[in-house]
Amino acid sequence: MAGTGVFADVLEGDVYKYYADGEWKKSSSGKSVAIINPMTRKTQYKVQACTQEEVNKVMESAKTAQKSWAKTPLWKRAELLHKAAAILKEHKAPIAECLVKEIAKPAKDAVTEVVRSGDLVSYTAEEGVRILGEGKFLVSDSFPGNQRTKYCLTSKIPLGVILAIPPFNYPVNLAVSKIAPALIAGNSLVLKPPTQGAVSALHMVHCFHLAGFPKGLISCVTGKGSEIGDFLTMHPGVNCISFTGGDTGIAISKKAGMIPLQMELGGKDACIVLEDADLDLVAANIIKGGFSYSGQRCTAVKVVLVMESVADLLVEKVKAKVGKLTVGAPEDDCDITPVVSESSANFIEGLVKDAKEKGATFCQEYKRDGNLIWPLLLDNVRPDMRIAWEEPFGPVLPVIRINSVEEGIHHCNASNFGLQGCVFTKDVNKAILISDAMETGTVQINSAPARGPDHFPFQGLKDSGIGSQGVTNSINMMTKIKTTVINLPTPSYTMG
Ligand SMILES: NC(=O)C1=CN([C@@H]2O[C@H](COP(=O)(O)OP(=O)(O)OC[C@H]3O[C@@H](n4cnc5c(N)ncnc54)[C@H](OP(=O)(O)O)[C@@H]3O)[C@@H](O)[C@H]2O)C=CC1
Ligand SMILES: O=C(O)[C@H](O)COP(=O)(O)O
Repeated sequence: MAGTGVFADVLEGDVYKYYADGEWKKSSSGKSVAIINPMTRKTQYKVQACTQEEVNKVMESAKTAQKSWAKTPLWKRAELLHKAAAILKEHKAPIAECLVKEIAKPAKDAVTEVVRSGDLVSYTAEEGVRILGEGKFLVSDSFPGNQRTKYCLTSKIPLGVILAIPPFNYPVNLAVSKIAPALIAGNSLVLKPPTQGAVSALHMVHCFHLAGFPKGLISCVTGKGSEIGDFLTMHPGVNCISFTGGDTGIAISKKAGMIPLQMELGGKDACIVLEDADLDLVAANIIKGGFSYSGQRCTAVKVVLVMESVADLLVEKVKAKVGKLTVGAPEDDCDITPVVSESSANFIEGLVKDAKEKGATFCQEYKRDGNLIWPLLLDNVRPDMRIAWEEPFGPVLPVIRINSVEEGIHHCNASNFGLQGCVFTKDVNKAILISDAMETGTVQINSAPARGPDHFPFQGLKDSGIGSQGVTNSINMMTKIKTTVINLPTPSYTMG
């Protein structure tokens, strides 16, 4: 159970503690932040509201700890990460319980998130050993006008202190996808978890604590992003920010100093369906892509662009499947569970009302109870409707009928987002041309958008982000290049 057994140190009274200097601490603010259970809409947990002074101390410790961590052999760093991964997987049940209560993630998906996170940590340890163990050797006579008098040795070195800020929808997985690459590369890490999801993240951090990482190397400060966010992201002690979330990321990128930024932001992933597509496959992927975790995935299918000639048939198939989705409590492992907050539900309702006023066809009746919104397919959506462009981050999916592939590509590219997209056709040549024309970081052919497997590169164009994630890319991003040049008094050529 959360906050008990090996996790007992994390909780005191009814408030979870924050993690600094290898210890669980109460904030001197004496204030806490409530985490609301999306299902009951009552306070489920409380976390510390950390102060600016506490952030300053954490940054100091992170800087000191990083210096000796960078001198820890790579294989030893990997060993500790493997240990943390095993502990995380061993304690999947209490962590999954927190995910269910804090963010209403369906029970089975919650367990999957923790297991996937353990696997990500292990994979990162292995990948880090491989790619950080290698460097480059260059000789000067490959550049015009030079003799072989210079040997250049290149290796990857840590950046220093990494600030990690994940969003509510994967508070464990999107935290470890930043923590593990940072640590294997010799950095220290300060985590600011999302408020909804903070207790799951604190339990995850405790698994790293149990693995025995040095004091101060990992810290976790809690509090509302709106209150401590700016102080953290503009802190002079931070050498890199890895952020996943919404428009907040755009604001951070304008305020942050001259440091590397990894930003994974929103998306409006389009699903383009051609006349020759296997419509059963498309319908299954639209359900999985559009409605899993109630549409609260950056990679959710957020607009279907289907050729008019097959639209009736596709809408019928999807509608039949939507009717079979179960709606209710995450504890019962329902397909559709309450969205994360009342304000999120209100926002989704605003999009639905706008579509209604402008004449979209409702394939189901719109139904809401608190934060729970029943799955809704909107047909005949037109570009003047907000739902055609904005991401609901909820179980509402618009269908726009198109008369040409170009029209579909045009709609996709007119979006300010460019995260992922997908195209369904049996003609692989056409699929490649469409993929090349779509201005998105990834295009999936004959499957719904998805970030996983977690070692694949994951990136957004335009307002969807800066840089690329995925295990290898994140390790590389959290390092810089250092070169040492050996200058010889006379040219030297290897004779073999
Ligand atoms: N591309 C991707 O990989 C993903 C993108 N997203 C996008 O994220 C959005 C939903 O997630 P959500 O969690 O609501 O996103 P937010 O951008 O609201 O929050 C993300 C994180 O930022 C923190 N935060 C809030 N304000 C600040 C600030 N001023 N400075 C620093 N940090 C701050 C939040 O903390 P707190 O909770 O305390 O406010 C949270 O930890 C959607 O737009 C979605 O598309 C989501 C997942 C993945
Ligand atoms: O944050 C998100 O929504 C994810 O990055 C999506 O991950 P998934 O596609 O593997 O669910």
